[in-house]
Amino acid sequence: MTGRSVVAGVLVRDDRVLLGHRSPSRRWYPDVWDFPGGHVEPGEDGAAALARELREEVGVTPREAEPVLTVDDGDVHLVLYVVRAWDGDPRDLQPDEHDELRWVTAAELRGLRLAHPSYAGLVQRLVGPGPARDRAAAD
Ligand SMILES: Nc1nc2c([nH]c(=O)n2[C@H]2C[C@H](O)[C@@H](COP(=O)(O)OP(=O)(O)OP(=O)(O)O)O2)c(=O)[nH]1
Repeated sequence: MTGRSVVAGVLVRDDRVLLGHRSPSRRWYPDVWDFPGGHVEPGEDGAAALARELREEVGVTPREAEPVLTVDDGDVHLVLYVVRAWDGDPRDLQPDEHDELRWVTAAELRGLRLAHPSYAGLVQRLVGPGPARDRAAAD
């Protein structure tokens, strides 16, 4: 692991995930959609950093979080956690960082500019229509 250590949370509600649009003025990755999160601080483990970032950015405390994807591009070492249960109502507490929060389906996400292309496959896996549902729809 070489890059800056970052964690982010994929909040899942029904068939949607919570995305944030990074403000155009951001130093890194401006003007793309990503998941709430940020840098791991010295002395923190991933779970503690995730809980702090979600509290600071969207006002929720995760009740359970499970690592689902790692992205390492040499600059950033990012671990994404799926969060299916939390306390608090997600809201944008740092509008200078994310100028919009949006609950999106896997289909809606395809039209958005994402921080990483691998997010599309992840969201499809988490909330997209699976083979079983496709079959049921065809019956
Ligand atoms: N929050 C977040 N950051 C991501 C994602 N994907 C990705 O490559 N990053 C990168 C962008 C940044 O280079 C880095 C940390 O993001 P950040 O700017 O939100 O960090 P932060 O909240 O600690 O804020 P800062 O004060 O350090 O700017 O990780 C993602 O899905 N969510």
